[in-house]
This record gives sequence, C-alpha cells and structure tokens, in this order.
Amino acid sequence: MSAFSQVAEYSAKHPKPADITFEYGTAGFRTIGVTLESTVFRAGLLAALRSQSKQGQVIGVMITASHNHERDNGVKLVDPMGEMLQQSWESYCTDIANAGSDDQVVDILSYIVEKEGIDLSVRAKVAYARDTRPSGPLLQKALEDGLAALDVDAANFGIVTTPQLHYFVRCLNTANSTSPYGEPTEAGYNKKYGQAFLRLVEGKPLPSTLHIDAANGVGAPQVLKLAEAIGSPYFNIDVQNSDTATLGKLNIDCGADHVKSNQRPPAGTTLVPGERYCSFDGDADRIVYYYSDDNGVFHLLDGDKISTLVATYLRDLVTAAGISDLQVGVVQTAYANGSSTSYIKDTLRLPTVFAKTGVKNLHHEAEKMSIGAYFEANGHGTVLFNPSAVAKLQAARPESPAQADAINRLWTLRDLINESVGDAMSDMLLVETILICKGWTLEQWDAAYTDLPNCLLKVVVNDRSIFKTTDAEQQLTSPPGLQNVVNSLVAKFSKGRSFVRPSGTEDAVRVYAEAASRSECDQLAYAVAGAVFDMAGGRGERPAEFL
Ligand SMILES: CC(=O)N[C@H]1[C@@H](OP(=O)(O)O)O[C@H](CO)[C@@H](O)[C@@H]1O
Ligand SMILES: [Mg+2]
Repeated sequence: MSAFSQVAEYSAKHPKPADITFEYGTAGFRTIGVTLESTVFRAGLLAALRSQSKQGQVIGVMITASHNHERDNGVKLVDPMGEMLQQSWESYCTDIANAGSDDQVVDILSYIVEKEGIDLSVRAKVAYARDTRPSGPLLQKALEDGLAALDVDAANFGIVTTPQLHYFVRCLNTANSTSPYGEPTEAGYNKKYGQAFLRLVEGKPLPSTLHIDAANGVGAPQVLKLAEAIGSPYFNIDVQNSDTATLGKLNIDCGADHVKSNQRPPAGTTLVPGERYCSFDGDADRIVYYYSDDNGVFHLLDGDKISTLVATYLRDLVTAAGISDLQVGVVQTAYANGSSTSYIKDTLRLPTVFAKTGVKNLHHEAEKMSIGAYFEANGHGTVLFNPSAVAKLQAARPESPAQADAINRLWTLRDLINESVGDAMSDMLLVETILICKGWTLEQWDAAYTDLPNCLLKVVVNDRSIFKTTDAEQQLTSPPGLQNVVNSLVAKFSKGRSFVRPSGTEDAVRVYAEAASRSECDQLAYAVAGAVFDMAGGRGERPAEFL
C-alpha cells in the first residue's frame, strides 16, 4: 500500500474553492476562515512530510488569524525549534493549497518526497492548536483529517496562544537533549516563565496593578492562568476585553493592532494618569504598552520602545557581568521610528540592522548577533542568545558578587524569554521585570527618546505584485519612476522619510511616512499615497485625502 493511498479519499471531503488562489505569505495562509478548509487539510499533509524530512521531529500547526477580523482565519507551520517554517518550504505550501484536484494533491506530495529525499518510513509527529475564532473547530477537523490521511502521531494542544504552541514544539523536540526547553504543557509554560520572573523581581518594591487589554482573544484566559500560577502581588493584573464567548468582539476596537494603528486606547478604556496599560493582539504574540500623562495625553510604548528598553537592560547587565566580548544588537524593520534607530546608534551605541517585514526575517538577522533583540514596531519580537553567547556566559568567572549577580540575572532572563518566537506574555513579564528592577514608571521609560510623528496608510491598487523593493524594503525598484517621485516628496520635509511596499498579508500597498511635525508627516504620507494611486493603478475612487 502506498503511503499516500488514503490521501485522495480524505482530500475529497475538503474540496478547494475553485475561485480562490491561496498564498503562504508573511504569516502563513490567511483569509476568510470558512474558505480555508482545503488549505488547512493540506497544511496537515505538509506538516507530516516536513516532520519526516526532519527525522521525525515534531512540527507545529497553528490555526489563527492573529489581529485580523473574527471572520478571518489562517494556518501556519512551526519548525522544530519553534521557529517559523523554513522559507524554501513556503512554495510547497502555496502549490499544494492551489492544487486543482485530489490527484494533484497526491502528485505534489510525491514531488516533494522526491525533491527533498524524504524517508517515508519515518513516523511523522505534529503538534497543533488553535485560537478562539468561530471557524476554528471546522478547520481543526480538516487538519485532523489531513493528519489521519498520513497516519501522523498527532497531539492536540487545544486553545492556546500562538507563542505557547511554538514553545510546546520546542519543548517536545528538546525533551531528550542536554538542555530541555521546558515542560510541553500550559502548566509547564506558566511555571517556567512565572518562576523566572519571580526570581528576578524578588526583594524589589511591589509594582502597581497592570491593566491588560486581551483583545477578547485567547490571551485572556491564558494570562489569567499565568497570573494564577505566579500567585504573587508582583504580578497583580486587571484583564479587560476578555470576552471570548460573545461573537463579534475579537480584535474589535481593542487589542495591540488597534492601539498601535490608531494611536489611542481601546474603546471604553479611560486611562488613569500614572497607571500602566498594555494590549495583546488576538493570538497574543504582540504587545504594546501605553499611558496617559497628567494632561490626559496618550503615549504609546511600541515595539521600538520595548526593544530599546530591553537592549539597554541587557547591555548594562553584560557590562556589569564583566564579559567584554559579548555584544548586544538590535534588529528592526523600516517601520521602526527614526528616533528609535538614532537612539540605538547614537546614544546606546549598539549595532543595529534592518530586516524585511515579518518576524521570520528579523529572527534570522538576530540569530547572527551574540544577543539579538528584535521587535517589529507593532510589538512583535523577542531576544535571542546565540550559542557563542551561551558559551561565554558559561565560561564567565565572576570576580565580585556584583559580577556574579549580573551573570545570574542574564541566565535567569534567558529563562524568562520565549526564544522560539515573539510572545506577548513572556515579553510582558520581561518589561515588568525591567520596570520593577529600575523602579520606573512608563513615563520614565518613555523619556529615553521622543518618537517622530508617523503615519501608515493603505493604498488599494489593481495589482500589487508590480511593486518590487530593495534595501530592506525601503526603496522601490518597480513600478518604474515611482521611487524618484517618493524621493522628491521626502526631500521637501524636515526629517522626512517615507517608503512604499506591498503588504504580505492584505491586498493593499502600504505607505509609511514620518517627519518633524504631525502636519508635515500627514502631508508627506498623503502625497506619497496619491503618487502611488496615480502612477501604479489605484483601484476604485481616489480617496479625497490623497494629495
Ligand atoms: C506594517 C505592519 O505592521 N505589517 C505587519 C503585517 O505585514 P504586512 O506584510 O505589512 O501586511 O502583518 C505581519 C504578520 O502579522 C507583521 O509581521 C507585519 O509587521
Ligand atoms: Mg498575532
């Protein structure tokens, strides 16, 4: 019996909608949830092959559409160390998702087996989970059929955050190694991060309550379980937007994406000056902080502010530890506020590089650094300690109690950080640790530098595939002539910067702009958006605000 003998029969239960072309983009597949049944079924098949290609290591499958609308859903594959699927497999995902017939699905599987030299006698192992979306159960069933069709050894982790699933995958694949990552259970996750947090803050003055907006998503029940496991006044939380049961609430007027995009608090939240607020996104892999000053002005502490806070703290600990050749670096994207980049380069004097949008790109750049902090401006990121940094920490011989303490804290911080992927809950504990240890308010944290006014717009065009970029997406090479126009517009504004790139997750082109003042920034953004609309096939009516 061929290994794929059952695939066509199972596949027939999950027919592909004829009129949709799927693409494995920046964040896996993502579109209207109920249209994704065939895609998720086929993602299960690919996860099985990926596991076999990795000698039976566990591959993760997460069903989520993160900050997107509740009607949307998505699926992405997680590689053995909890990182995003290796890029070279993304085109296999796209190809199999678009196969027109059940037989073609089987043909593509056979093609991959031959191309990758996969040993089909290896038992495939897959760990999967989903978020709280209403289309989740339907898609989970489709996934389970895909796994059954290939007789996969499958583990269902239920309804958890995306970073928790990444963590479980890493735990499962390191369980028998010399450095197991942790216990692959919710309790194990809460224990690992919670205990590291308590070890780091022990003896410091107690912080005030942290207000958490959980976007009415899976982060709500999970952060409550984390708080219960920590069980200490060091982590005293008030969770808002925690309704995962009522349809239509997920990510609506709340959550990290809402707060970052609109630069205002979640609807219904009145900020009390002096108190601490943060927002997760719908699958709890992003976090932003914010507060109101005494004049009632809203201030956002986004991914750039988090990465500078964390990088500064780590740099100071490395210095205090007396480890001279251990370098902390920062990875950003072009969406990082220009003030943050100048601050990292000129004040902190730390190396910094730009990666393309999408955390997998930042992750790979951070891996090249000894200790690499990477964050997208929207609040998705983490810190990586590469093997050379771990070896240097191991080899460090403290010459004073202060050095011993710094080394110890660096080790414990490694336990506090989810190195597999950006994680709102782990990042929150990291920020809380630093604020508690420094005795800082959000206003004190915010004082490091002032963001330049910035603006992010979308332009809908007939064909966004004509947009090609270079230099970490900061320059357009196509459509011809458009970059010259952008350059001439930018030159008119003090501290002006603007770039244009096609979105990897939405059918739109994004325009980013920043400048010395709010009005200059808006003028620049609308002028660039107008040029994009006019020169590159804007679709529909030209928005009135475009210049
Ligand atoms: C400007 C912006 O925020 N872009 C987001 C968005 O990507 P786009 O390719 O820009 O659509 O979704 C990605 C996945 O969640 C996230 O990694 C990225 O930061
Ligand atoms: Mg997310």
